Amino acid sequence: MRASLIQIGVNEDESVEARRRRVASLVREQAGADLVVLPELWTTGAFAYESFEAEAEPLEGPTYEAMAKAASDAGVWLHAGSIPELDPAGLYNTSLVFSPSGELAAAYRKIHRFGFDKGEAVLMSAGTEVVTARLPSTTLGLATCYDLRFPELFRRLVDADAEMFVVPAGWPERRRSHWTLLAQARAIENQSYVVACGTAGTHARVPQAGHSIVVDPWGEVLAEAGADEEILTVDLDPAKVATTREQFPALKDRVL
Ligand SMILES: O=C(O)CCC(=O)C(=O)O
Repeated sequence: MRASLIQIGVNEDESVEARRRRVASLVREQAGADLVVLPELWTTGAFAYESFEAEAEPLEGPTYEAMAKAASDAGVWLHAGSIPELDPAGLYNTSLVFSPSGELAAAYRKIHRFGFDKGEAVLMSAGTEVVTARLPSTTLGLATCYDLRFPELFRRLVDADAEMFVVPAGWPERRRSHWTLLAQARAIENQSYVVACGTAGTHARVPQAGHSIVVDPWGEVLAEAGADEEILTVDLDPAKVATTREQFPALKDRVL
């Protein structure tokens, strides 16, 4: 299984519409991959709080349309990162997964909102559903950025048969060591792949970590990007989850 992580930068000089077109074309260029992954809130930038409401869109809005088409043009499973989703119930940080025919396979509303008493934590509503997406060769478990700090979500995803966590993010450079360490921890403790795609550059004056990372179920880092825009391509063997869980059956020793 070949995965391509598109680590783009959110440059405020580029309009949302132009970025959408650029990202769609990058997705199309990944034809031949099995899974393509984008970062969190790449239309606005995860820290561009003042843009969330202005750029919010209904679930089936312009980003959905463009990404559904890009997935089917490329013939890939596409985790399209997340959008600021405007719903009558509130504003959500919602990840979208499309099948190679451009059908929506899953939508996940970020459960843990970042910012403590400001930013996303006050502007957005919290999701409540644990979401997986079944692919022919594996089951994806969906989590977004700050969720990476909450191991109980990943256990719930494993209980729902997830074998590969896909984590779009806009993680800041300041806490980059947490990003790589937590990605490895989530992989090791759940004997699962972690495919985590971050953002490059700086937006809203917050330098981004980049360093998108793919970790195997043994905790080995298979590939890691640098800080700049980059497409990180890696070959994964989904069967490695079952062999790791059989050969070192720690998950079977769970008590709680
Ligand atoms: O947990 C962190 O350090 C970063 C989280 C974050 O930036 C986010 O969830 O948008």
